[in-house]
Amino acid sequence: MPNHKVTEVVLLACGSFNPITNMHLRMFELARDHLHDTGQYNVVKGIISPVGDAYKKKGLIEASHRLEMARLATANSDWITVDDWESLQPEWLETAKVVRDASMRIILRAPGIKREKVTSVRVKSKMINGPQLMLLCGADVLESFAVPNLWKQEDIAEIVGFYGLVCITRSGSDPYKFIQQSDDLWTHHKNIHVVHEWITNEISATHVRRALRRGHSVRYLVPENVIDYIREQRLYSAESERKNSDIVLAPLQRYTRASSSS
Ligand SMILES: Nc1ncnc2c1ncn2[C@@H]1O[C@H](COP(=O)(O)OP(=O)(O)OP(=O)(O)O)[C@@H](O)[C@H]1O
Ligand SMILES: O=C(O)c1ccc[n+]([C@@H]2O[C@H](COP(=O)([O-])O)[C@@H](O)[C@H]2O)c1
Repeated sequence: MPNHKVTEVVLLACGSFNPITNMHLRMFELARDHLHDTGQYNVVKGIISPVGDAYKKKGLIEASHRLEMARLATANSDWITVDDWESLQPEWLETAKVVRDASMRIILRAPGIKREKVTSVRVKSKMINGPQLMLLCGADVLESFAVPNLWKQEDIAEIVGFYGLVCITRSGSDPYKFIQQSDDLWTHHKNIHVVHEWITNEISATHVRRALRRGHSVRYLVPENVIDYIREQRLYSAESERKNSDIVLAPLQRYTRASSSS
């Protein structure tokens, strides 16, 4: 009989999901299997949190459509859900804030928790035995931690040090080396779970949008009901791809521009 404690985990994936692809869904399955195989974790839920409209990324279509596609894609899943909180915010939010908010809501739902006593996630999580939230991402997001002025160092420390990260390899990335070479990440390396995807799959939303613009098939790259929705709503054209393309700013300004300028 194993005598160690099994921690319940909720996986949270943040991103554009423009549109959601089969690989976004695979990420969750890969991460869950990996954590279960350690014998230390039981993944109880997966959450997809699409960014809001204030995220000035080229070709980003309205959050309402991206949310609906994510909902359609997860309709048959018994554990992956979609959270609209981030996408409904008028301003772009740092991922650490999204993680904090989601974690707080998980804590508040735990049995026996009195709302008025919850002052901070950190304090509360020490008092309850509820699930632990971990951020789920691809290796490109992990590697973006090193882009100057993009992520706040204290946010990285909070996400990796306090919550935990599950990172799926992507071809061309080497998360093990990246963690090894970063003193900040190495400090928390026990909280970073790298999942090696052996069936390399370079589906990306960018490739899907390009195929759609050219009238090519995206069947088996994107769930069927999402393809139907894209067709019905006439999403992803040359015009939608031009959205935000005039914004040539330093990375961090890209995210803060909507709130800081006219
Ligand atoms: N093929 C993939 N392998 C591993 N992780 C992936 C893959 N595709 C997307 N992800 C991860 O999914 C999350 C959401 O990413 P995002 O919506 O930006 O997708 P994307 O396909 O990389 O988009 P785009 O091509 O528009 O940049 C990120 O953590 C990203 O690293
Ligand atoms: O919190 C930050 O500082 C931060 C900096 C850059 C990107 N992010 C988040 O990372 C996610 C992936 O971004 P992208 O541009 O690869 O689609 C998206 O959810 C962003 O909000 C977050």
